[in-house]
Amino acid sequence: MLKDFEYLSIRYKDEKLEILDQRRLPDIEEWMESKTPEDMITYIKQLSVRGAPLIGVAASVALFVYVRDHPDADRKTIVEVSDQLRNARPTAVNLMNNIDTMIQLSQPDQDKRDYSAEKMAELAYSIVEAEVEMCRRMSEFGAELVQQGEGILTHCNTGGVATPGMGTALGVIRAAHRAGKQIHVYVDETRPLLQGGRLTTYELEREQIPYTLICDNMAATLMAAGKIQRVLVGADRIARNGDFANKIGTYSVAVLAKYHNIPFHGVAPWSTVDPACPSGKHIPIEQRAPQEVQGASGAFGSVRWAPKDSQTFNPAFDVTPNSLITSLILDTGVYDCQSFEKYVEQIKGNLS
Ligand SMILES: CSC[C@H]1O[C@H](OP(=O)(O)O)[C@H](O)[C@@H]1O
Repeated sequence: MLKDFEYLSIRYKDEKLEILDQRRLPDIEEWMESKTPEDMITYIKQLSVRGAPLIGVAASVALFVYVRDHPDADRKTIVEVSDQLRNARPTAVNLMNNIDTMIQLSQPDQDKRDYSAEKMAELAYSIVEAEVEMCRRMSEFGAELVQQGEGILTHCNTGGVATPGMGTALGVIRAAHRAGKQIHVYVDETRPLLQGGRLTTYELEREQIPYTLICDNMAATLMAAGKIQRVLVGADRIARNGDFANKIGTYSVAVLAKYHNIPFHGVAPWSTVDPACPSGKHIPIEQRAPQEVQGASGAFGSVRWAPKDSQTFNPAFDVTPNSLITSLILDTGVYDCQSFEKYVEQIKGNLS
């Protein structure tokens, strides 16, 4: 039914769906099977599976696995299961877009009760392949903008760990490196969950791409010293006016880049664009658990520096307004943010 596939952080082989537990990286590479929708929902909520494109792909394949294993499930039950997967995290719109595709395009004929597992397998595989191809295209578009010898700052993790492909912002960095542009990457750690310090360094080490790891509060001084010539970040949801939500801390990097006249780009597949969302003000921002801010685990072991009942603020994302964005680099091209709205209609038309 579903063809086998294997990428850096997700694989489907011998009818088993497995994910690489991103909480354990870079020290431990541990694969975990997802047997049920509940398994996948747990993995997404705890960020074993993370990264907007990967979340959408993983949930889509998990929905196929459910339909495959429940041939007698009726339409109502399958839609309920798809809703549970769809609601696993609220900000990354790839999740909703992909689940909606699976449900809408596998609608059985009116006289049939159930969804075809074969059709679901076909759709899930096409979603995976599309994300891989979108990563390749946006990476190439972005790499053309990168100049020889640039210092590039990136935030969070947007690579092969966060997508079933070469990545979004980190895909651009990969493509520029492979094209021989001798770039140097500045990786900020990305508090509180350290996706940059743990995952982006893990990926750059694997490909021997030169980088410097920095704390989040060091970006400004590097910009002032002229070390950063470009900023490349991912996105979790792009509104039709070009504002986008991305990992918390992105907005502050965008403000710093504007102040220092440094090009700042959001890099994402079309599956991250939400044409129904008018502006960044309308993007739901996930609030996460206090303990993620109250302590950390890693090089210094697991340590808590604030009491369990201490007041915390822990939004997983923030919104960068289009006024701070030099351009959006998508798999369909590079777009000036000030007039992104008019491109949305054009792209929708071309893709339909
Ligand atoms: C290509 S991943 C896009 C996006 O997802 C990440 O969020 P999280 O680690 O919470 O899943 C981050 O915002 C990346 O930029």
